Amino acid sequence: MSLEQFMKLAIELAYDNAKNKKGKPFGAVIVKDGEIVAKGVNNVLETHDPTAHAELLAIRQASLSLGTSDLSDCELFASGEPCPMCLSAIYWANLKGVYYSYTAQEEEEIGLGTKYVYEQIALPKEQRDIKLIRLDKNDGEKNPFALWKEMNKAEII
Ligand SMILES: Nc1nc2[nH]cnc2c(=O)[nH]1
Repeated sequence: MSLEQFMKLAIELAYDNAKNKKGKPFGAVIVKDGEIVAKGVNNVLETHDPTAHAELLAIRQASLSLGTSDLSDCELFASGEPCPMCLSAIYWANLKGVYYSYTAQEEEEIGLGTKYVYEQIALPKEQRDIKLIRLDKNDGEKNPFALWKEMNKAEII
């Protein structure tokens, strides 16, 4: 299949998803060596899970079926430009390429934009609408970072 065909499939998934009232109009396909390894659709309405975005669910499915969190040999076809959460997941998964069709501007025009979140992230943390408040560590004998360091001594430089 060509790039255009993979994208056409992602858009069809988005269309059917909205039509069947399963979720918002977003679809995603992950491809490895020219083969589809995962598909995802926005499932927020059905599951009430605010993180159930098409790209995120496709990444989860691909990681599970390939048995690795490293998707550096995979490409993602997303019907719409990824939101900051999915973009982070794309980086965590190390995807080698991302294609999208509907732009952030077009998403914004139908009330599905994520410009606000992108703007919030770019602000210094003190200026964001949702405050990140640091509390003192109360870890007693259970310091998870010290444990991790100890467990991975050989690998940490
Ligand atoms: N790209 C994308 N944008 C969204 N905005 C809200 N939900 C989604 C989604 O599943 N994918």
